Amino acid sequence: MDDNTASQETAERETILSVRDLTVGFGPKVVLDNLNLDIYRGEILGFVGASGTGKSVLMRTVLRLLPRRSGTIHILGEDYDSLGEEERMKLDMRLGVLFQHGALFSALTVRENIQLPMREYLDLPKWLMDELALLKIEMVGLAADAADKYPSELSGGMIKRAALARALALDPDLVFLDEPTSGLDPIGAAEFDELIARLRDTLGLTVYMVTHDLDSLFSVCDRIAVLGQKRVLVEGTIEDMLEFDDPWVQSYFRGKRARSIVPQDRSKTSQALRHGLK
Ligand SMILES: Nc1ncnc2c1ncn2[C@@H]1O[C@H](COP(=O)(O)OP(=O)(O)OP(=O)(O)O)[C@@H](O)[C@H]1O
Repeated sequence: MDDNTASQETAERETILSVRDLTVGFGPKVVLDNLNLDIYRGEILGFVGASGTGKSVLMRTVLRLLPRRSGTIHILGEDYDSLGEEERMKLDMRLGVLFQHGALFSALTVRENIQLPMREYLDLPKWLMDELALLKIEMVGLAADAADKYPSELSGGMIKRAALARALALDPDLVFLDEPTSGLDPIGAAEFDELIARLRDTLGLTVYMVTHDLDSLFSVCDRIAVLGQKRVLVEGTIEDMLEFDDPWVQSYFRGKRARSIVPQDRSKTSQALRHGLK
């Protein structure tokens, strides 16, 4: 790909989430300081950063569960602050969220959990909601009989899938996943990653995924953004991460665990050397 083609492709990408100069704090403590971030339609963005750097705070601020001190957030081209009640509801319907630990309601069956957003935002007959719930259950790879089970009757992997089905209940454009593979064994986590990639391909989803899982970052994420020093320190591909000169980024992507997952010769320098460009 020549430079012209590359810049054309960048220009044509539709920005689904655009965060500008975002500052969030609690009392005297500033957690995010003038942070900028873009997410493009159809991509899976992996969001990483050391514990306590503010990954959840950012996600919760974007979802308007936390107030911000300054900055703008555009989602799907809309500035939430300038919308009326009805338009805000329409925008909310286009977002799906899978919170950490699944966060299903324990007193409700899987079917009822999936139908919660439908009840909140739509006025559909029961038979249609039942059909839609079954469709979502099938979509996330659960057996139909999971519909009548309670969360306590499900394995950790099944809970994640049920929670994903609920996040997809209203056919969202953009899905937020907070550590979706945490607590899963490596096989379960890999299967969940494959599911996310398949749903992105078939439904055209855009995915914002907070994760600590190097396997996920390597196998399904198109781009990675690293949170550090209260802002997005670096964003790009695995190759960009391997090249980036920061102690945390280096130890994360070049550390002992990473070396068994991420081929360390994927850096741009080694690619360029292989292609005789340097
Ligand atoms: N409601 C709150 N009130 C005060 N401080 C908060 C609040 N929520 C988060 N914080 C603080 O903001 C900082 C960032 O927290 P956050 O949970 O976003 O980190 P994180 O990057 O998601 O961490 P982890 O990877 O461990 O989940 C922490 O110091 C936390 O104590």
